[in-house]
Amino acid sequence: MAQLSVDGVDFAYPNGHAVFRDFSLHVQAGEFVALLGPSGCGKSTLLNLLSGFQQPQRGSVAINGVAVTPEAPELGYVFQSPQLFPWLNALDNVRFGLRMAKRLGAAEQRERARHYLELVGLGDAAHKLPYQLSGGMQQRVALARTLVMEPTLLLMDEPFAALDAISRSSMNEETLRLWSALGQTVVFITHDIDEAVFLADRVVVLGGAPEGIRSELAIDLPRPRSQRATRKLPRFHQYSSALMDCIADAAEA
Ligand SMILES: Nc1ncnc2c1ncn2[C@@H]1O[C@H](COP(=O)(O)OP(=O)(O)OP(=O)(O)O)[C@@H](O)[C@H]1O
Repeated sequence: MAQLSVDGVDFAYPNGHAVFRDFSLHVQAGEFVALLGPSGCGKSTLLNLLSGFQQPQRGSVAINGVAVTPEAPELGYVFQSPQLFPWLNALDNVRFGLRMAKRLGAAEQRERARHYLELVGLGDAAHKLPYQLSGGMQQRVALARTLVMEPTLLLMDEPFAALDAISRSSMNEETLRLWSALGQTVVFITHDIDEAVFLADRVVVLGGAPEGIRSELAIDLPRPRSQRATRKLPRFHQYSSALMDCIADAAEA
């Protein structure tokens, strides 16, 4: 299990543009946190800090008390674009990271890759090439490729933003199903307020840089959640509209 601590971080780009000043964020082990905020508030910069790709000028970022580096075995990334290798079938795409890390023997790598492909519902597509898969299926392969490395902290940067509404909605349910089965800590960036409310235990709203956290909202909706049942709850709409107001204020400020 991974606990994430960001303490007193200052970060500015080399041109002097300050994105964070004295920024702190703590994510409990197993917690699902969604990050929302107006364009340019620093969501991607924060993800780069959380993954150790960028270093703060002051303060610290740590997983379970250890300073983060991009190679930290706890970390797994899922991006908007699946970025699969077009010449590898689904199974070999999922297996790729295990091969590169020289983890396990070939037969065990295949077995584990198959297990995660099945977990994302693509057991029957193991031998298909990426071009034979829909956008949603490609994103499932990308998810399996990340999960196969068994990360305990998942950083997800608008992973379903490019999908159509129906695929996106089913990927959201899929994400929660996998999260409750595997128990990772998740930081999920999105522009979609309803998606944030549906998924998260807590939604963190960032204000315009370098304001940092403008507001936080604990999402007290029952789990397991389903699109059909959860979105009908009056509290779901109360959370969404509170967040909508908060983001509109942040964008105006
Ligand atoms: N390499 C860079 N040098 C200088 N400024 C940068 C650099 N990268 C990003 N910025 C600026 O830092 C701020 C935060 O950028 P970031 O991409 O983290 O925002 P974001 O919230 O992810 O935006 P969006 O929602 O549009 O993707 C923005 O004002 C951006 O213009």
